[in-house]
Amino acid sequence: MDQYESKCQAMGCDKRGFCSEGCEAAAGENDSNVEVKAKNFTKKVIGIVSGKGGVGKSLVTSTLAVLTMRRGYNVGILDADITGPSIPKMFGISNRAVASQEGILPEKTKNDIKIMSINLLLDEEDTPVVWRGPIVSSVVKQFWNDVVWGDVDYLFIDMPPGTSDVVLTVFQSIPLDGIVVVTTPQDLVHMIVRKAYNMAKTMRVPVLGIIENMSYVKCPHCDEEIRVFGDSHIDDIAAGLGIEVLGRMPIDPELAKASDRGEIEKIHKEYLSEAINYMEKYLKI
Ligand SMILES: Nc1ncnc2c1ncn2[C@@H]1O[C@H](COP(=O)(O)OP(=O)(O)OP(=O)(O)O)[C@@H](O)[C@H]1O
Repeated sequence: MDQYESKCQAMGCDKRGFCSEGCEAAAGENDSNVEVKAKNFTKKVIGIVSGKGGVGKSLVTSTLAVLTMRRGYNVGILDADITGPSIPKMFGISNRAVASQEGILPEKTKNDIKIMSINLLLDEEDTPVVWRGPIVSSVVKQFWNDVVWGDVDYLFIDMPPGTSDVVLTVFQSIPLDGIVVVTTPQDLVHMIVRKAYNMAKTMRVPVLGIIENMSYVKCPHCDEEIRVFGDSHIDDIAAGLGIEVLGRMPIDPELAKASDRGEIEKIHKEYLSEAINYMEKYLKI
């Protein structure tokens, strides 16, 4: 039993520190005491952010992770979206994470992508997480500090949506090498991307670029690209901010089905391969 678990247990809690009550003090103490494992081996850390919810940030995170893994890298995903975790489901993982002497062990997907998410620690995956910001933030810190990530070339962080204080704390808690902003082609995109961009700038984290999700739907009969959400302004926005457009993903029912079935690793589409090319070039490991 590690130091953290024993503190929790001493407080009559069996949640290994991932609880909403009682162990907050232990969580705070824990930050400074436990040996930091992750940083020793994790080479590049990339945050996937979105200025607002529901734009497909988790699907983009999973797709980037799968494509990167296929290029032969060791890959991990830290699901920092504590109140809406969807990464384990996309990979069909329902095991509970376990603790070892060294720390919490991440779960592995069929292709060895390492995953840590609050859903791997809850008794039931549909238990809602109704914790306040500071507790959510301390859990994210633990996912970085106390998880035995081992040797990871690229760690993708599925950030909480929006630009709230929780997102700020994640920026502060994890040494990000860069962020990718995910958007959809809608009217408010300019403002939303700018907010995410400004947040990263304030925190001195490089913005690697923008990915536009749900850019279009391909007509199954004639291959025409239909712009369901209107015209894209992503090129102008990126040019205005001096950042790259890293890729565009269409609305693809096969992607939705695969993510619902936990089979995202089976998808062999290369929508975001340009984003990986850029990442490899910009963030050499
Ligand atoms: N390009 C796409 N094609 C088809 N389905 C998609 C696409 N992008 C996202 N979806 C579907 O939309 C739903 C929401 O996606 P996802 O969970 O990735 O959004 P999110 O931005 O992470 O949400 P939140 O902000 O609430 O965390 C999922 O069911 C996902 O499969």
